Amino acid sequence: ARRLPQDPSFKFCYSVLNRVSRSFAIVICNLRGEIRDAVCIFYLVLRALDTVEDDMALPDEKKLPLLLSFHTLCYDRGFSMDDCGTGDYKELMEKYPLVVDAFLKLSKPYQDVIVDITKRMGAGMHDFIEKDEVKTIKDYNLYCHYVAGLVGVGLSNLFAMSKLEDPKVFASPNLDDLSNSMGLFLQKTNIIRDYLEDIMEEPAPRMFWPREIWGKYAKELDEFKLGCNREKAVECLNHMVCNALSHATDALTYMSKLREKSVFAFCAIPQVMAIGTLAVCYNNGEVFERVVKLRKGLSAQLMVKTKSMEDVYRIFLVFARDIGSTAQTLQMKGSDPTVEDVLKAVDA
Ligand SMILES: CC(C)(C)CN1C(=O)[C@@H](CC(=O)N[C@@H](CC(=O)O)C(=O)O)O[C@H](c2cccc3ccccc23)c2cc(Cl)ccc21
Repeated sequence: ARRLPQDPSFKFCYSVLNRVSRSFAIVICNLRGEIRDAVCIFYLVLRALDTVEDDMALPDEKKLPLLLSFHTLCYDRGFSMDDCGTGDYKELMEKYPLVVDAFLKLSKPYQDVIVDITKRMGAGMHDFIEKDEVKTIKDYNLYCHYVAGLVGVGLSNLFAMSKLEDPKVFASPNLDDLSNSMGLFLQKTNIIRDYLEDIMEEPAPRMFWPREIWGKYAKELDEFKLGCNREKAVECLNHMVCNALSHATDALTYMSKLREKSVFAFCAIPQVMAIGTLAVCYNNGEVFERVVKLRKGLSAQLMVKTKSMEDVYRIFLVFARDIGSTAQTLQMKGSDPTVEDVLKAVDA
């Protein structure tokens, strides 16, 4: 069945989308044609999977098989969960049959991409549920690949299928690393920004800061909550920011290949928000006291000012220079941020 403008299933999907991510919903709704519906459903299926992964009340004997089979539920009109997630996410899980109905109205190629990425992501989440911490930077990159890098791979395929972007470029496996970096840049920024929110999580916090990095600055990751460890905490924070910045050049390369305005805005706006967030977090001890966010006015400005690749280069340069100059003064003071990573990002 094709989608009608007043279709109740899509009306529900867009209403949940607008509630769970106000600013990002705007850029999704700006996408042209069928890709708008495909990305809206893709976003909701991923949020539902994320809700299952995050639900600490769900016992492992239920959660593990559900992560592995979640992709098959895109076709299951009877699937719904009345005890999973909170707020808008609880309604998303309860009324999942409406998401399934909308999903089944998408063209088959779009359905196949959404199911494939959901399957691979669910399998990756399953592997990481068993690990109780992220030890190496390799594991850190692998976890972020599963929960965010794969989203980039899926989006590139949707862009190619919609013909809004050149299939020779966006359906090519050569692009996978760049697509992956787009996701890692966003996810690592979220992981850095959300340190306090995550470590205060009840009953058991799930932390993604890799021991290979924080182990150089503390014996236990929760030591950074204590004011007396603030100096070490901030040195670790700066190290984490530089690690995230190492994906900036790939992200810029990916964005420079986009041609369609609405697709470009959809991709570029979260990226400029992320570089801005990294700049606000860099050398900022408040990350260990509250969730540090870009001021509302600045986010709004970034959204309207991100129209072209020149805008993105300029914005990345401003924020990378900001980080670089702070790093320079710290360098004078003998701390050890990996300045060359930052300056490499500036040279992009
Ligand atoms: C984990 C994540 C980074 C993939 C989440 N993710 C994003 O962060 C959203 C942005 C978002 O949700 N922002 C929130 C703010 C916030 O969460 O901090 C908002 O309310 O504005 O963008 C990404 C996203 C957008 C465009 C291109 C991408 C390429 C690779 C990977 C992800 C890409 C996203 C696209 C899709 Cl289809 C699904 C999820 C996401």
